[in-house]
Amino acid sequence: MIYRALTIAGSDSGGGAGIQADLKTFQELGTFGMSVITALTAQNTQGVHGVYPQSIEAVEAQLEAVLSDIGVDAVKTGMLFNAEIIEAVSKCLKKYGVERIVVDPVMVAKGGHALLHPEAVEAVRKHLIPLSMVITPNIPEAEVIIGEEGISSLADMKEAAKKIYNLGAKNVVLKGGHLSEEESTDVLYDGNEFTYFPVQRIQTKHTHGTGCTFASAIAAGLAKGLSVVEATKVAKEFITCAIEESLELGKGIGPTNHSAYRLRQGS
Ligand SMILES: Nc1ncnc2c1ncn2[C@@H]1O[C@H](COP(=O)(O)OP(=O)(O)OP(=O)(O)O)[C@@H](O)[C@H]1O
Ligand SMILES: Cc1ncc(CO)c(N)n1
Repeated sequence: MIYRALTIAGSDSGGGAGIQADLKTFQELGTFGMSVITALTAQNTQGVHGVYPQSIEAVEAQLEAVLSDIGVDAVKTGMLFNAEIIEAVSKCLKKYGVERIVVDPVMVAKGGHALLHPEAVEAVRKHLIPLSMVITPNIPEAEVIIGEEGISSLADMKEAAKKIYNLGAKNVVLKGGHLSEEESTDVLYDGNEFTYFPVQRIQTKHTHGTGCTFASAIAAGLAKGLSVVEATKVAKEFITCAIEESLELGKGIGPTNHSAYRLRQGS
């Protein structure tokens, strides 16, 4: 059985986040990875040094090429950069009836560089969220989406997850990596109940691309036919292993280790 997974995201020349992180994750989790590149970034462990968005024509042509021929079992979206790209991507995913869509609503890189135009947030709400089977905001992204600041506890996270669910996402995984607590709990809300994914915070500065890696691991699970809860559980194990064995590369925030999960499974 071949499981087809597609990432629609930005390229990270440093290899730790974006398209590169997604393809490595897809491969490690036994899926066939494909990509639609929305923007090039000149990026390393020290930050984003340039962003070069692709034309709408280039984005649409890549999508059409993949979807009209190979098809997909699941899609992950990452950096989409502007409202026009968001609209083109949403339109095409709708046209081909793709349902297993994981939306990582990437907005700002860890170094503070904008990866989404602020005026495109409305397009995320209007076009992308209603299409998503799972959306994986971190806390700052959740605050922008709901237009409220101050998410600072598990109770606040649960409230925010409900509000994002009400915007049309079928499942919300609100990531706790940005809370300053000992434990980093992610909260999954499916409209009925909450599932908690607590993990002891790992002391490392090398967390470049954690969000991309986690979301693409969920997409890989969905491509293989796992439920959202099962896919999130595996993705959590995958990202935890990757952070525990993160790589001291470059002078800044190094990438996580995408091979760690598979090597620990002994396969
Ligand atoms: N230090 C840590 N120890 C353990 N788990 C972590 C740590 N940092 C992040 N995580 C986990 O990694 C996953 C990604 O979360 P995070 O909040 O870092 O994403 P993000 O901010 O969107 O990442 P990115 O900056 O790559 O977009 C989540 O499951 C989160 O709980
Ligand atoms: C291309 C790209 N996508 C997403 C992120 C968020 O980590 C990043 N740093 N770079």
